Amino acid sequence: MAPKIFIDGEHGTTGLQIRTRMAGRRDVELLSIPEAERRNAAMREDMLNGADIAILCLPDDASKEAVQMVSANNNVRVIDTSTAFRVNPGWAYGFAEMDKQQADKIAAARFVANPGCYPTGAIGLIRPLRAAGILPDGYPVTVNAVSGYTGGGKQMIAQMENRDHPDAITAPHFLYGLPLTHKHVPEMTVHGLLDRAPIFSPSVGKFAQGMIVQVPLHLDNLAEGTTMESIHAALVAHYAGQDIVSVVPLAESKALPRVNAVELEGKDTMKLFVFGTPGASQVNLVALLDNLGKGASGAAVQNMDLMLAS
Ligand SMILES: NC(=O)C1=CN([C@@H]2O[C@H](COP(=O)(O)OP(=O)(O)OC[C@H]3O[C@@H](n4cnc5c(N)ncnc54)[C@H](OP(=O)(O)O)[C@@H]3O)[C@@H](O)[C@H]2O)C=CC1
Ligand SMILES: CC(=O)N[C@@H](CCC(=O)OP(=O)(O)O)C(=O)O
Repeated sequence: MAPKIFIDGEHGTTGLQIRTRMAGRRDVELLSIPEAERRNAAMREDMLNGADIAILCLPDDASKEAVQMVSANNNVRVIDTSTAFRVNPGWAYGFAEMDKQQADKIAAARFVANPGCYPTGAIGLIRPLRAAGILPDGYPVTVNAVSGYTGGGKQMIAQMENRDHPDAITAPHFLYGLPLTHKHVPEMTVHGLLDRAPIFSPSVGKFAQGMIVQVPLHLDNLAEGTTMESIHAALVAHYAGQDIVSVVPLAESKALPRVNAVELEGKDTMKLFVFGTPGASQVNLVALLDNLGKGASGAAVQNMDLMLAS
């Protein structure tokens, strides 16, 4: 019998994209609730408890409620796409490429926390440098990023696309998270293996899907002898043996006049770049992804497949 999958929040932005990715699959059976009943707690509880894997695409509070609904039922495994459990040690962090052992941890887990979109880029750049001893304790990391507006879910999509919306946003690009307390900072700190919280400055552009995450670094504050080339080599070594996260060759990066935030729209992969001038004292590390691809729905389906294969 095919394993049963229930996407709680299937009519939202992340849920719909997971459904699109699962369309036509015969190896799983999708349980579904009519859109009008999406907030019917009794129906959701039944569906959640009838699933082999429940994928939660809900706000944090609703995710916590859903986990309560299945907590006594060991037959149900959970992938949560919200922020609620990402730094909870009882949950496997769903970034399969972040370490060589992580895919196995996800495969064996009952509870998997899907990473946030910005942290996928930031951790993807930072963690290998911490693991390799290149980024020292106490380094003041900054993370600057731009996301497509679908990152803000149904509400922001309406604000960006509907000029008559009472809170319509007309800016083509805006900064937010201005108090520097964005909910992704703890996740970046913990899974980036940082001993000091990064300064995180997110922004949104007038495009639906895509993301650039930048981590600029001063080489003279890194481990002695660190160069642009040694940082690139550390990233290449860290991501060897898989094809989801790729490290762009230095010669290719050098030839680029610009980075296009929507280049990976619709894809579930991530590209990492090391920019700078050989011999100079600064580098800019850049991650490029689709906020709804490797940043959300693509990663959720990848994690589901790892769990189904175990
Ligand atoms: N969009 C993105 O790029 C990313 C999103 N995420 C996370 O994924 C989760 C879903 O986000 P997203 O898809 O963007 O959000 P949306 O607002 O687009 O969708 C959320 C869905 O959940 C439903 N919902 C809300 N509250 C409840 C409830 N109490 N019970 C049942 N259903 C409920 C909503 O219904 P209704 O229409 O009635 O509000 C809606 O269908 C969030 O935790 C978000 O932080 C993670 C990574 C990236
Ligand atoms: C553009 C935008 O608003 N983005 C969201 C993050 C999207 C994401 O990664 O989702 P999680 O909330 O599940 O972490 C934000 O900044 O809150």
